[in-house]
Amino acid sequence: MSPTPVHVLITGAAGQIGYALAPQVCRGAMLGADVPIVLHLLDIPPAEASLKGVAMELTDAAYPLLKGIVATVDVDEACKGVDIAVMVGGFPRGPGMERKEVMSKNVAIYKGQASALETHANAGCKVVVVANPANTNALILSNYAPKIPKENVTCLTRLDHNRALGQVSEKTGAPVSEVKNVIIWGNHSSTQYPDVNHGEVSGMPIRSAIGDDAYLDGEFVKTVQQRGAAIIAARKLSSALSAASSVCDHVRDWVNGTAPGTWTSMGVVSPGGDDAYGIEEGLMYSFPVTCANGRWSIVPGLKIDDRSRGLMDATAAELKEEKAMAEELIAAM
Ligand SMILES: NC(=O)c1ccc[n+]([C@@H]2O[C@H](COP(=O)([O-])OP(=O)(O)OC[C@H]3O[C@@H](n4cnc5c(N)ncnc54)[C@H](O)[C@@H]3O)[C@@H](O)[C@H]2O)c1
Ligand SMILES: O=C(O)C[C@H](O)C(=O)O
Repeated sequence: MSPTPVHVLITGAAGQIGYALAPQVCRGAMLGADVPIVLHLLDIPPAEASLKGVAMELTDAAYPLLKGIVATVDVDEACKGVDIAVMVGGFPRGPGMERKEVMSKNVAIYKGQASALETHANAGCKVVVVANPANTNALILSNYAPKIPKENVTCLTRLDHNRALGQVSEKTGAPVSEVKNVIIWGNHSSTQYPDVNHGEVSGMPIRSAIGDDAYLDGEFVKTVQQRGAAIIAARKLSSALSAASSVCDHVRDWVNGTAPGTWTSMGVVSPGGDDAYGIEEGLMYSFPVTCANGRWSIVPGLKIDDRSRGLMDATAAELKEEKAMAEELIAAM
């Protein structure tokens, strides 16, 4: 077991995702079964009692990997010495709402928490923003924490990526472990583009294995795009266990590296130019990435057909709109 505990922050820790995520982190699902953890749990004063309850349960679970808990409503205390920051704190949308409708509440949170992270987190802290609108919240955090390297601020599109894997598995009957290299391009929203053109199932191209382009270009895309809303309609609550599991996948691959010949999808700040498939520099956009030595790299040289180009640009356009909306909200604060 490595001697030095990794300090993992979960904001919104008294909420649904926090409650699903904390045990997975303490069991090693994020960083490995031999990596000790100190959990930093942050919520707001109205949830303080509930947060204390979560901390009590984590103690009661007697996790061997859990070496300490910092449960607090003080954002500065929560961020002190943090190595991995999972930003879940924020307000979920309800049935019939678009994710960007919670923007006004969540944008203010991310502006505020950016400076606490920048001031108190460890150098090299890796950040993944979960709270919606995830891409735009991450961009705001990055903009207001200029000392945190831009490549260290990401947003969660791994849940969408995993949803796409799951749909291909269901459609083909192949185990999900035999499905790989799907792509989520763009915004974690209904404009996201789930792309199977470079993916494989049991070693075969997905398009050949399924042999139904109308399904892959229609129902498959819609199902992945709308899955969040479908879960809210079914649960009357937004996704939690699948989001928590995907957060662990996102961070594990980022820290420990993606498997050879496999990529994942992460929302990252576009470097612009051809290496970013022409996506405007500075947009927080989901790309196919491989990870090694704690760094992500956008998968180069994928052939993009006209249909894909149109869908990639449409989700980029939404991200530009959200960015402008967020800037207006912040200017008015
Ligand atoms: N990106 C994704 O794939 C994905 C998936 C699922 C949910 N989400 C989003 O994650 C967020 C959390 O979802 P949830 O189901 O856990 O919601 P929830 O309402 O159950 O929990 C949110 C928690 O955040 C806390 N909070 C609010 N403001 C805060 C602040 N300033 N600092 C710290 N904590 C704060 C609340 O008190 C609450 O405990 C929502 O925005 C939801 O839309 C994103
Ligand atoms: O859809 C939501 O609002 C929650 C989350 O973004 C999801 O995709 O499940």
